[in-house]
Amino acid sequence: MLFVNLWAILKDPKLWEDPTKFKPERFVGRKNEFCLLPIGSGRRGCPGEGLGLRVVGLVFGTLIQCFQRNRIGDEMVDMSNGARLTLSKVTPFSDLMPLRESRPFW
Ligand code: HEM
Repeated sequence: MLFVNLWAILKDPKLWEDPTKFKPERFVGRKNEFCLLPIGSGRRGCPGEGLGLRVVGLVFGTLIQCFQRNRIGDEMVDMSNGARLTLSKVTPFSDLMPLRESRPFW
């Protein structure tokens, strides 16, 4: 089995300008190059690419359009990365949520 260290590739200053800065526009027009690889590549690349990328845009657009977003408190949300095989937050969003008074409907 082959694991590609995408985290290191995406933070490589030889490939990306200011690799740790949040600059979503850096991805505009770049699709499935070997320095990006969001959906894999080659014969085992993601067959759901077309559907997946359309749905991501649709879901984010709908969320932004339909919901008002506020931070829970005055503090910035801790976005630091944990060290696991897959990328995870050190502090999960669920730890930041106030406990619900009643059970959710599900
Ligand atoms: C934005 C959404 C998606 C992302 C980021 C994503 C990402 C990936 C990645 C990284 C791989 C591994 C590719 C590799 O090993 O080179 C993969 C494989 C796969 N994806 Fe997706 N995927 C997405 C959506 C979908 C959807 C919507 C479907 C099906 C409807 C799908 C079905 C699959 C399948 C079946 C594989 C395994 C392909 C194989 O091993 O031959 N994916 N995907």
